Amino acid sequence: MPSLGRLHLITDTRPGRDPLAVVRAALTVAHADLVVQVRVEDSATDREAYDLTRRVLALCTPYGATCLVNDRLHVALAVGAAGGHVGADDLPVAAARRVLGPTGVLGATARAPDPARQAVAAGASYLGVGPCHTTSTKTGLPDPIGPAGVRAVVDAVDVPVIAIGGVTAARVPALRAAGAYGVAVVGAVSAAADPALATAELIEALTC
Ligand SMILES: Cc1ncc(COP(=O)(O)OP(=O)(O)O)c(N)n1
Ligand SMILES: Cc1nc(C(=O)O)sc1CCOP(=O)(O)O
Ligand SMILES: [Mg+2]
Repeated sequence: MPSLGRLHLITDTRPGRDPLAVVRAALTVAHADLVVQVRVEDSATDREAYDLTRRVLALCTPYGATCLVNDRLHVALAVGAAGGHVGADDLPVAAARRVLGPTGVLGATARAPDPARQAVAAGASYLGVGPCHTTSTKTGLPDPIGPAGVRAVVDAVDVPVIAIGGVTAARVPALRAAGAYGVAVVGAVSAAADPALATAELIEALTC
């Protein structure tokens, strides 16, 4: 299996956004370093999720970038995406692993060391860890854990840790110093005036 990309771009499908334009722009800069996680609103239909994922996968494939699907693993399988990401309201990690099979990329959300260890034991290939900083993209999250919270999880597991929540290029160095393998972003790229430039700044921060 190819190594996991370090920049995870999570689609923003809220009204007025153009997720495919943002993915296109990010791919021109990040190429195979990019993982695109297709995340749709809970109110979206499976057909909408399927159609968007097909389009995202078609964009990713020529670049060798990875396409994952948030929550809806049946959509990932139906489209032929590399895998998916699950959290506390989704299939349990062990069940998700059974759905994806032994080779699928499976991300799991973990906010502390013990759940992180359990997720890895159940079959997670990487962990999404946060929220690292405050974010307005998702409501109902616990307080930010900061780089120290990321470090606690990194020290507990042996899979890549992807830091999420309020991540900007300026915040990447501290997260990397805490042991994060990569970062996941919505707003830092999708809300940027120039998504390609924002992607370049994140990649530079992740690879320098
Ligand atoms: C890389 C990454 N980390 C965490 C999450 C959050 O997943 P989850 O807790 O299931 O919340 P939703 O995204 O489903 O609202 C993620 N998607 N990606
Ligand atoms: C979808 C999501 N999950 C999070 C978690 O901590 O589990 S934070 C988050 C939103 C991340 O968006 P932004 O990069 O705009 O802050
Ligand atoms: Mg989820």
